[in-house]
Formats: sequence, C-alpha cells, structure tokens
Amino acid sequence: MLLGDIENICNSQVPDYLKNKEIKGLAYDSRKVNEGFLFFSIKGQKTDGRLFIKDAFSKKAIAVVSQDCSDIENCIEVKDIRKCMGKIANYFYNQPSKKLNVVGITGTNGKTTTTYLLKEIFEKSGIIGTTGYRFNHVVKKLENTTPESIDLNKILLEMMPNVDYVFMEVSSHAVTFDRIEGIDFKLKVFTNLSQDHLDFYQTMENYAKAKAAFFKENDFRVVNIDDDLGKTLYKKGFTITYGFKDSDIYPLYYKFDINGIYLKLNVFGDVYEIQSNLIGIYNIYNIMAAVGCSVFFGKPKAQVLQALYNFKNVPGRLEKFIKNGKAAIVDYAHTDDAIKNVLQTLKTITKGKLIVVFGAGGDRDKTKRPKMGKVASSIADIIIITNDNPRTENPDAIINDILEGVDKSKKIIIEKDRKLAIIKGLESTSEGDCVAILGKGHEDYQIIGDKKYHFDDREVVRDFWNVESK
Ligand SMILES: CC(=O)N[C@H]1[C@@H](OP(=O)(O)OP(=O)(O)OC[C@H]2O[C@@H](n3ccc(=O)[nH]c3=O)[C@H](O)[C@@H]2O)O[C@H](CO)[C@@H](O)[C@@H]1O[C@H](C)C(=O)N[C@@H](C)C(=O)N[C@H](CCC(=O)O)C(=O)O
Ligand SMILES: Nc1ncnc2c1ncn2[C@@H]1O[C@H](COP(=O)(O)OP(=O)(O)OP(=O)(O)O)[C@@H](O)[C@H]1O
Ligand SMILES: N[C@H](CCC[C@H](N)C(=O)O)C(=O)O
Ligand SMILES: [Mg+2]
Repeated sequence: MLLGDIENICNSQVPDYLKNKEIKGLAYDSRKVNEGFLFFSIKGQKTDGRLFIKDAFSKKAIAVVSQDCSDIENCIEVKDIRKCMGKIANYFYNQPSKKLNVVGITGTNGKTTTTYLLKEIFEKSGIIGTTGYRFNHVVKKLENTTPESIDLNKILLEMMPNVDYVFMEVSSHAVTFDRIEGIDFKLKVFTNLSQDHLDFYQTMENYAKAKAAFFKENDFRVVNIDDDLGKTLYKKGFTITYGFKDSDIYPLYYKFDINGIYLKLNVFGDVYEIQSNLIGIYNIYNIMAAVGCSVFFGKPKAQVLQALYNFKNVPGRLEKFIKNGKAAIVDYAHTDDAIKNVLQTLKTITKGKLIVVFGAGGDRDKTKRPKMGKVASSIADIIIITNDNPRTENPDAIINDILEGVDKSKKIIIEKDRKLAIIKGLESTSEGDCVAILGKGHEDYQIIGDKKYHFDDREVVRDFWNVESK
C-alpha cells in the first residue's frame, strides 16, 4: 500500500513527495513503530500521540497521520483520525472481515458467554473478547475487550486460514472510539442494557446511544426484545427476536439446579429440547442469542443441541467448586444487574446461607457501587466487601461507596485483602451453603495503583479447599 492511497480512503490530501512511498506497517503506539511504518498520532484520554511523533520518526516511521499537521513534517492531515485509521487498517490488511463471517455482539452483559456458546456450535470459528482471542489451539490475551482497529484486522488476518466464523464482543467504547470502523459484520447481536461505564458516558442515555450506534440501517441482527433498547433495534425483515414473549425464539419450559438446565425453546415454531451446564434465567437469554445466530446461518438443529450439551463453561463465569456439600462460585458479575442475576440464581438452588464476596473496580463508574451494595445485600445473607481492582483510587473510598447502598441489618464484613476476604467467606460456610465470589471471574491479576499483581479468585478457592472447579 502506498501513502498516496490514503487520499481516497480518508478523503484527504497527501503531499506529492510522499505519495509513492510504500507503507510497511501501521502503529497507533510509537513503542510499536518499526522502519517504514505509518504512525497515527491520536489524542487519547490520558496523553496525546503528538508527544510521541519524534519517537516514531526516530524509529524510522515513514510518515504520520494526524488531525493537526501544523509544524510536523511528513504528515498527512485527516478530519477524523480514528475512522481513518480503521479504514486504512482494513485496506492494508486486505479486508479480512469481508472474507469471514464476522458476528459482533454488544450489550452490557452476556457478550463473552454468548461468544463462547457460539464457538462451541460453529466448528472452524474464533472468538475475540474480554478473555482474549481464541481459535484452534491459539489463546492470546488482549488489553481490551474489543481491540483497536489495527490489532483487530491483524487478528482477523491471523485467524483467516483457520476459521470461517469470528464471534467478537463489541464494547460501547469500541463503537465510540471507532475501533470497529471498516469491519464488515454479517450479523450483529444485542443482549441487554443496564448500568455500567457511567464514568465515561455520564448518563444512561449517552451509554444507550453508543450501543445503538453499532446498528446501521440494513444490518441483520439478533435482538433481545424484552429489553427496552432492544425493542428500538427491531427492524422488519432484518431481525431475529428472542425473549420470553412475542418473539421468534422463546422458552416454553425450563428447570435448573446446580448441575445445569433443561430448557424447551420455541424456535420459529420448531421445538428445541436443550440440556446445558449453564444455569440461571439470564443464561437462557444467552442460549437464545446463540440459537438465533445459529438459525441465521442455517446451522442444523441437531448440531446446535449437541454443542449446547457438550459445552462446559466460560472461564470465570459461574465456575463451581464443591467441597463436602458446600459450594463456592466464581463469577464475573461487576454490575448491579449482573449481581442481581447471579445471586438470584444461586439463591434458588442454595439450601443454606448465601454469602457474597465482592468489591468494585477503581477508576470506573462510581455510581454503580451503592447499587451493587444494595442489590447484593437484598439477596445474600452475609456480605463480605473487599477490593476488586482499586487501580489509582483509595480502596477505602470505593468500599464506602458500596456501603452506602448496603442493608445494614445484614451481617457485613469488611476485609480489604481479597484473598483473606475469600477465605473468610469459605470459612463461614456449613453444609448446604454457597459463597459467591464476584467481579473478577477469569482475571488472573489485581491492579493496585498502576501495578498489576498476580491474583486469581479461583486459585484461592482451589488452594484453600483443595478441589478443582467443575
Ligand atoms: C478510555 C479508553 O478506552 N482508553 C483506551 C485507549 O487509550 P487512549 O486512546 O485514551 O490512549 P492514551 O493512553 O491517552 O494515549 C494516546 C495515544 O498515545 C499513544 N502513545 C502512548 C504512549 C507512548 O509511549 N507512545 C504512544 O504512541 C497511545 O498508543 C495512544 O494512541 O486506547 C488504548 C489502546 O487501544 C486502550 O488500551 C485504552 O484502554 C484503557 C486501558 C481502558 O481501560 N479502556 C476501557 C475503559 C475499555 O476500553 N473498556 C472496554 C469495555 C470493557 C467491557 O465492559 O467489557 C473495552 O473494550 O475493553
Ligand atoms: N444475559 C445476561 N444478562 C444479565 N447478566 C448476565 C448475562 N449473562 C451474563 N450475565 C452476568 O454478567 C457477568 C458477565 O457476563 P459476560 O462476561 O458474559 O458479559 P460481558 O457482556 O462479556 O461483560 P463485559 O462487558 O465485562 O465484557 C456474568 O458473570 C453474569 O454474572
Ligand atoms: N472490563 C470491564 C469489567 C471490569 C471488571 C472489574 N474487575 C473491574 O476491574 O472493574 C471494565 O473495564 O469495566
Ligand atoms: Mg466480555
């Protein structure tokens, strides 16, 4: 690809002396620049890419793309750098998304779970999301749920020879920051909307707008029609709907215990009898989303049922440990809606006490904290509040925010050391009790200040009880 190609792609002017130079690679981070690379200088939330242009040129970048080229040599000025970067990445990597069936899944909760279900149903498929990207035997971690456009195209290209389908999580940040610009989605999925990320979006209206902006006029979509935002995403002729009523896919019957669910689904008039390890009403929604995608691509019913039966679990979502009739469950619930869903589910299958251990992430939505405290204490019998990833915030302040919503008539324990908090939870169990350890799920780290330390909720349970998860 030549620098001159950018004129058409980004509708901008490229100085004549640059036009015939060949681009060897793309980078939005100066630390990843190599000789001949095109560097995108982006003004971010923390710092400004402008400060690193010198660094990029010292590593022999061929040119820089910026929204402001004043006083910069070898610079191509564009109106919207993030959109332009997505379009260039798509062109440079030869449009990998066009050659694949890429399915984008958005919504506050359920994205990761739905991608994992789909990976089981579709052979020759890969997933991209919160737990990294996976295809064949490749498992690689990612910094964000949805990677930056350059990384995303690179990943799709890497997957291309091995997969036909890619199921990817599309976070609201990815939509807002154009990380998915230029990606050709064959199908889009909407799971649900509830509170999260208001540190960034300020209001639920803004957050909802970001999610809705993912859906364009003629996009085919699978939509949870029980959700208020979902209802607005319905478009005749382009939508498969799921929900508990008035939808193309809906449950006729279900029952579950700690071992799994038996579910009868009506799927466009056909009956799917499903046996799955997943539990909880919210997972019925995730199963329906996955079935909707399967129907869209014409997957045979028998194959879908078999895959749902074979499916084990999503790492860090309802991961179960059982010891002498006591249960510990590690789950990624980090919003009040998710906490409500997982605790209500566990309450229905727990004979004894329900104990919850959780905290809230620092430098993230503060207003969800009292709501998390309120809902957790309205369902659980013992509430143990601890650190999640405090990041640069004072852990005491985060705990105080949670406490504001907590029902003080309940037994409350505050233990900032997460390992000790989990152990206190495990120690307070008798036969028939259940400890729900929430918020960090698959995470194998804890971020305190600017440092990342190794930490894994599952390891703590495994070591203390000397049992493996089921
Ligand atoms: C608010 C946000 O989304 N920030 C993301 C964003 O950073 P940014 O654009 O603000 O970048 P910045 O740090 O200000 O730096 C500006 C520019 O200078 C560049 N730079 C910086 C240093 C240097 O030495 N050289 C250099 O060139 C940076 O690469 C960047 O291009 O772009 C970075 C690169 O892709 C992301 O890693 C970073 O995610 C941070 C870590 C983050 O916490 N993001 C969260 C809020 C997020 O995106 N979450 C969503 C949803 C999660 C979910 O609910 O599942 C997600 O998709 O992960
Ligand atoms: N469909 C759903 N509706 C509501 N809550 C859900 C749903 N599915 C899962 N949850 C809850 O939300 C948590 C996160 O689920 P999952 O990882 O699938 O969601 P996600 O959308 O990928 O989240 P993130 O935005 O953090 O990537 C689960 O651990 C569970 O507690
Ligand atoms: N990926 C999401 C979930 C984080 C989960 C929780 N452990 C936290 O650190 O807040 C986010 O960035 O908001
Ligand atoms: Mg996720």
